[in-house]
Formats: sequence, structure tokens, C-alpha cells
Amino acid sequence: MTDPVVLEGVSHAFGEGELRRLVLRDVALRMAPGEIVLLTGPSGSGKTTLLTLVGALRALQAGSARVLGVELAEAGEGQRLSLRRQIGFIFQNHNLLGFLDARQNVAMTLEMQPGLGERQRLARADEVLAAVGLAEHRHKPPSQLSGGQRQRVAIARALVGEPGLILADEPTAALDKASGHEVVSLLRGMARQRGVSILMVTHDPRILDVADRVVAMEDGRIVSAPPAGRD
Ligand SMILES: Nc1ncnc2c1ncn2[C@@H]1O[C@H](COP(=O)(O)OP(=O)(O)OP(=O)(O)O)[C@@H](O)[C@H]1O
Repeated sequence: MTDPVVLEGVSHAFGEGELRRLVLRDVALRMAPGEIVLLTGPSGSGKTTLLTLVGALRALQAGSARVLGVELAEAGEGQRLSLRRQIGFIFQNHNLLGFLDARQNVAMTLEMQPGLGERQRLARADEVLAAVGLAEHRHKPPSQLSGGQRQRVAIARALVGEPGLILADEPTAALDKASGHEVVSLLRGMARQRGVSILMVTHDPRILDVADRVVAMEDGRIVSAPPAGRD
């Protein structure tokens, strides 16, 4: 199996001319298949920018980024779009649609998949919702679910398309300690079962124990990243 994420010499700047600010400086990072890496560091150190580059959500400016076998330095918008469909995204505010129930929110992700009818999509959504322990809540809209349950729907939505990689940005920020840990442990268990790697940005010291590796960033650089598979 090839490594899902291989970054070399990745730099990124925002702004032009005198306002130009380098927010990533020569970043190198390699993730092994199935590895769970937590990205930590002070606010503004570049974590989210790095995550969005890996997720092909913004164009690479400098360096090389191979994600699920696609070299982003050479990828056009079409390739970036098809890569994004192979990635499960989980954000802080879950981004569930309020007018859809849990299973519709999850099933929606499958709409771009050819050959799957509405009934099959909903059946797949039901399976994954059951796996995250929400079978009996699947007909509820997000407003009738707790914060932890909503994040579990977001996990189900990220997993239902059988992604090759999961990118999560502060998934526990809105949760209390117990449900934050529960949600992240669940995510880890599901990813482990499927052999999917996770790159997760977090400020939350309470969840560091779920990681195989913690990578710290400071001022656009990685300041501590023991190599994959060190033990
Ligand atoms: N679209 C943008 N335009 C200009 N500057 C930006 C943009 N996005 C981020 N920045 C700046 O880039 C730097 C890195 O931001 P980034 O969001 O990657 O940091 P972070 O480590 O994720 O921070 P936080 O933990 O607060 O989310 C910050 O100084 C931020 O203000």
C-alpha cells in the first residue's frame, strides 16, 4: 500500500506584495497507511492551511504533495475534485443540513456516486449510522440531536463513501470532555477497522492519546514529527 500523504517542501503564502505572509515554510510530512496523526500548535501556526492543501481544497503553491497517489503540484481542478471525493472531511461545526434528517445528511454524500439509487444510498447511510450507534436516531434532524450525536453523524457522513483518507479540523471543539473523547475514539475505531488514515487538527490536549503520532507546528513549520512507524 502506498503512503496516503507525502508532503515535501510545501510552502504557502497569503496576500500579495508587501502584505504577502508566508504561513507554511518547507513542510515535510509522511503518513503511513492506517496511521492516525494529530496536528497541534498555537493559533495561526498554519495547521488548517496545511489540512486544506492536503484536502485539495486550495491550490498548492510550492513543493510537492502526493495525496492518495495524486501529485497536487501537477493536478488540475478536475483531478482535485475527484481526489476530494475520495476524502472524508469532518469539521468543527459538523456542517449538517438542518432541513435533512441524519440519514439524508449521510446519504447525500453518495449522490455523486454513479450507479447508486436513492434506496441503496439510504440503506448504506443506515448501516454506517448503526455502526456509529445512531440507528434509532436516524430520522431526526440535527436540531434534535446532542452535540456529540451530531459529530457522530458527521463521522458517518465522512465514512459512508469509503474514503481513502479522513481529514478532521477540530472535531471536538464544540464538545465537552466526555463526548469529545468518545467521538474521537469512535472515529479511530472505525478508521482502524477500515485501514483508513486520519489527519486531525486539534487544540484539544484531552484527545492526544488517540493518536499514533502527534505532529507539532509553530510559525508555519513542523517542529516535532518523529517518523512514521518509529516503534
Ligand atoms: N484566506 C486567508 N487569507 C489570508 N490569511 C489567511 C487566510 N487563511 C489563513 N490565513 C492566515 O494564515 C495563518 C495560518 O492560519 P491557519 O488557519 O492555517 O492557522 P491554524 O494553526 O489553523 O490556526 P487556528 O488554530 O487558530 O485555527 C494565520 O495567520 C491566518 O491569519
